[in-house]
Amino acid sequence: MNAYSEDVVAVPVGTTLDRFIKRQQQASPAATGELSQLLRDIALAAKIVQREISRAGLLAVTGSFGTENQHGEAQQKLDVIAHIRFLRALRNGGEVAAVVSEEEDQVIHTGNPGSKYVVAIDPLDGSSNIDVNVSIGTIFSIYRRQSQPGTPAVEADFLQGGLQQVAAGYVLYGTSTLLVYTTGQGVNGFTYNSSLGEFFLSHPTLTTPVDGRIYSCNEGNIVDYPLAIQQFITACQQARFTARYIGALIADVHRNLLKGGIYLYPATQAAPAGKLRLLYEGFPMAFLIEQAGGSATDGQQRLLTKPISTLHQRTPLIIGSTQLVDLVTQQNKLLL
Ligand SMILES: O=P(O)(O)OC[C@H]1O[C@](O)(COP(=O)(O)O)[C@@H](O)[C@@H]1O
Ligand SMILES: [Mg+2]
Ligand SMILES: [Mg+2]
Repeated sequence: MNAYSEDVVAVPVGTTLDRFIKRQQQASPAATGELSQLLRDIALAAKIVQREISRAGLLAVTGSFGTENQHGEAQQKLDVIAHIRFLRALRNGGEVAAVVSEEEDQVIHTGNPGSKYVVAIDPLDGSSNIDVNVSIGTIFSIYRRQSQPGTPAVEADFLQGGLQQVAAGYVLYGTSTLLVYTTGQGVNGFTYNSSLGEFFLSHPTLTTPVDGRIYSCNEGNIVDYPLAIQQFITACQQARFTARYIGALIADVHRNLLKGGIYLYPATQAAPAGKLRLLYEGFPMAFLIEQAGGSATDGQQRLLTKPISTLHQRTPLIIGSTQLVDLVTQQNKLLL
């Protein structure tokens, strides 16, 4: 799961993302530069999408695109714009053979069959927040393909399992734009300075508290939640925990990662298999939180070991500080 060598690179705050990537690559004799370039391509797409988002209200790119994705969700214009922008950057960058996106049903071949990486992506996470100017994000997950470079990538390249991710991350378009990622050697965050057009290291070696007093879930669904989850939320309320729910997985997990807490999206009657998608929401966020010292389960098992058989497979998700995630997962298993 570790793309670069074991040596963790100590880099001062304020270092540009480009220099950080270069240092990580130099510290890894096996590195060939392809993953480094791929990470740069993702950062480029994030800058372009950040610009689109920052002027969304002016350019009338808010609202529905008038189409539905394979999940039966109305695609927002910015869902589609972000999808196109990331696809274009990954295609033009030349380091990615194929992409799976929340916004398209099938594997998307990029015309770079010689490349050794494939990328799964949630181009815009928190779509219901777009029109109301609340935080949204992008989630990405990178695999080294199993199929032979030079031949078309296949679905199996995306279904290797969460432990086979070589890198994962998110871009949070919030009060500032933040790129947070891991290559299996801890988690680092970079803040975008749009006037300089650069990401700068602002959150080195992010770690999350083992415990916390924040819970995040859509309490409007609570009657549908498994009994153990209902009991856990009641216990949080009785213990005067703080309830925080932004309605964007990235933003809720990011806040809880920094402050300590737990995000829960269990199975519900409306979504008996869970709402979130394992490949481009569950697995990448689980990889990140574990690299930051936290935990993620589906309510029963460690999420990164959960078998995946389809590209858009859904999953319940419980993620955050280890003591909270372990507690509710143990209770849930007991009551199942
Ligand atoms: O509106 P609900 O049911 O609370 O769901 C909110 C959750 O769904 C999501 O919006 C799903 O992601 P998308 O916006 O990428 O479809 C999560 O970001 C968020 O945590
Ligand atoms: Mg999402
Ligand atoms: Mg999305």
